[in-house]
Amino acid sequence: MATRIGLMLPRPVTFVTGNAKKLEEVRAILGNSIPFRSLKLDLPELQGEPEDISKEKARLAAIQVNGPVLVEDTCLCFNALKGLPGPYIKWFLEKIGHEGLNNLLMAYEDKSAYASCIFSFSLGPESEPITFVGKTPGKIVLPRGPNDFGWDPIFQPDGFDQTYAEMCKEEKNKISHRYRALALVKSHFAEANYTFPIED
Ligand SMILES: O=c1[nH]c(=O)c2ncn([C@@H]3O[C@H](COP(=O)(O)OP(=O)(O)OP(=O)(O)O)[C@@H](O)[C@H]3O)c2[nH]1
Ligand SMILES: [Mg+2]
Repeated sequence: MATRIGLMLPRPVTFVTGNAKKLEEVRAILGNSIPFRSLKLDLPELQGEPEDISKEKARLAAIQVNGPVLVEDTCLCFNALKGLPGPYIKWFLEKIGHEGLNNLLMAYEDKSAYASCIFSFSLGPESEPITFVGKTPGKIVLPRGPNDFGWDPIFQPDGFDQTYAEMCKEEKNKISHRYRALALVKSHFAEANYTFPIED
């Protein structure tokens, strides 16, 4: 049986993010399944629909890196607010904190929410990025657990009594929005069978 040779990438994949916590989770979830290096760049916080934001981030990153890149944009969406704050969660969190985010839902009985992670992969500056969306449904609660990553203390995934912050990392990484999106990224890489240059 012939072995299918995949597309040879000119350079290894670079995961571009300014967020050390994201990088930590991506490393833990991917393990050795996709070889990548990381680059800390503060990409612009764009506006629009989540998939378009993520794609545009990948385009900008691919230009800077001049090679294959992976980026992700994370949203926290409140159903009562028709998906907001969504991609703007970073600013909401920074300005009004966990208490303010809870207060946004005060007028509503529906506290349900979902966390979503949209990865985009681009082969380089000339390529159209492809996206992979992972979602985890849950609800917004008063903060519980260590406060070391964003809105983890106020998001309790469905089917669990603990918030993301209260869960151990391994447990969060088995059910998280990031894990689910990365499962699709992994399948794509397995299917495409990319080959990478050996790095020294
Ligand atoms: O509690 C959390 N659990 C998570 O799993 C998670 N993932 C992201 N975030 C936060 O949500 C905003 C997304 O904005 P974001 O996607 O633009 O990220 P960022 O600007 O920090 O990094 P990047 O854009 O350079 O990759 C930022 O405030 C992130 O800190 C999380 N908070
Ligand atoms: Mg960002």
